[in-house]
Amino acid sequence: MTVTKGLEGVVAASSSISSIIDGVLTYRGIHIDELAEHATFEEVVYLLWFGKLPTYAELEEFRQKLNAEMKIPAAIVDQLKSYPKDMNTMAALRSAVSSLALFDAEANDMSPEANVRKAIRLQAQLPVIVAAIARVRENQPLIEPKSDRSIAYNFLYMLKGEEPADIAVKALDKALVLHADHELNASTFAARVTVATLSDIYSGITSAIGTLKGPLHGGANEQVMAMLEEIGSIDRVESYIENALNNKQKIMGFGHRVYKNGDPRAKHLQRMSQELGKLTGNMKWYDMSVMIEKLVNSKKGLKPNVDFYSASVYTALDIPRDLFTPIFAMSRVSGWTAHILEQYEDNRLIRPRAEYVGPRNNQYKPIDQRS
Ligand SMILES: CC(=O)SCCNC(=O)CCNC(=O)[C@H](O)C(C)(C)COP(=O)(O)OP(=O)(O)OC[C@H]1O[C@@H](n2cnc3c(N)ncnc32)[C@H](O)[C@@H]1OP(=O)(O)O
Ligand SMILES: O=C([O-])CC(=O)C(=O)O
Repeated sequence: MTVTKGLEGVVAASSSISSIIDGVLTYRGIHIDELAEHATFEEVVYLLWFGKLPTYAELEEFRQKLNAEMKIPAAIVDQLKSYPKDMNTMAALRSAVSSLALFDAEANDMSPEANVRKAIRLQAQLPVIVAAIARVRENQPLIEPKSDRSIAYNFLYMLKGEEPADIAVKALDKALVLHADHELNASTFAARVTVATLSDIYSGITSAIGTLKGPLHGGANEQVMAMLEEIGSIDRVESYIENALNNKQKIMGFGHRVYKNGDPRAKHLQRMSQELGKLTGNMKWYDMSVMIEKLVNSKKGLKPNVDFYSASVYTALDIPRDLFTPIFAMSRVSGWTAHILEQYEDNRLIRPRAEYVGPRNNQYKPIDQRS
């Protein structure tokens, strides 16, 4: 038996949803740069689920279906209110999404039609839950989403309780497009493993949220901001990074299992971070990030991944740090559900082997003879 630690390079599924070929990312064969520049998040969700970009009429119908499913069960709101005020936001999201299954009469209906309806519900309700988490912990009333607005608009509106600026909606929408899917990343793989037992879609998404939470995956965006805050000012960047690298610490937001020449999503987030910095009159986080990028690249040859500049983008949008990973989840739920639907279409249990390296021929000793 040969063990490939971390399954590096192992091809574990066939998929037609997104590809990373020679460092180029596509969703359904469409270059990420084109989607980042021209597509809305709702168009991308449609593309991921149905394999084509929607016409005007299809998009309108799709938006209506999403908007009709935005209401979350009152019991979920009560549940969120019962959580500690200093709740870990990803733990809260994971628990609330798991509970959604209990209030969905179709939760265990495994027909393809019911699974698409559940995917719509999950996509519509995750942003509502994330905004609700942010408000209940501050004892603020929940804000109803508007039925004629986009997911990006509604999220910012529900979070702040006021009309978001167009530029903020556009920036968040682009960030959602960039985070929507990414081949067989850890959380998507977790979702596929879960549903490959023919468990339900809510179980798959619950596994995925738990997997995204870790700082080696989606949780890195919060850690990037924690690092920027810890460094505090541009004059402290060089010594901090040198010290961290000398101590073999990982710099959050750098490196990638698949991209060795840079993550193609990072440049879009960098541009956005710069634009929003200029607009808000606070270039500090952007300037510090650029300096960190130069240092980490010259000293370690590592490039920023999607999590690095998203930290300063969300901060410029005045979003609290511990909502960064939940925002990643409310975008990636589109990719997770696309992969779950694809897994169900041609399912086989996912069950690899482990090389046993423990003791052999050990004997059972009765408890009174053990030392
Ligand atoms: C959305 C996403 O999930 S994107 C990834 C988000 N995660 C992060 O940003 C966390 C920081 N980055 C990392 O920990 C890694 O680069 C990962 C987890 C993304 C990829 O991990 P792997 O493919 O297993 O690479 P691995 O951790 O083995 O790194 C290879 C080498 O590069 C080094 N390295 C990798 N990333 C970093 C980093 N961010 N900072 C410093 N050194 C790093 C490792 O220490 C290792 O060095 P060594 O060979 O001298 O021991
Ligand atoms: O693909 C990965 O390993 C991690 C990543 O960038 C993502 O999930 O967007």
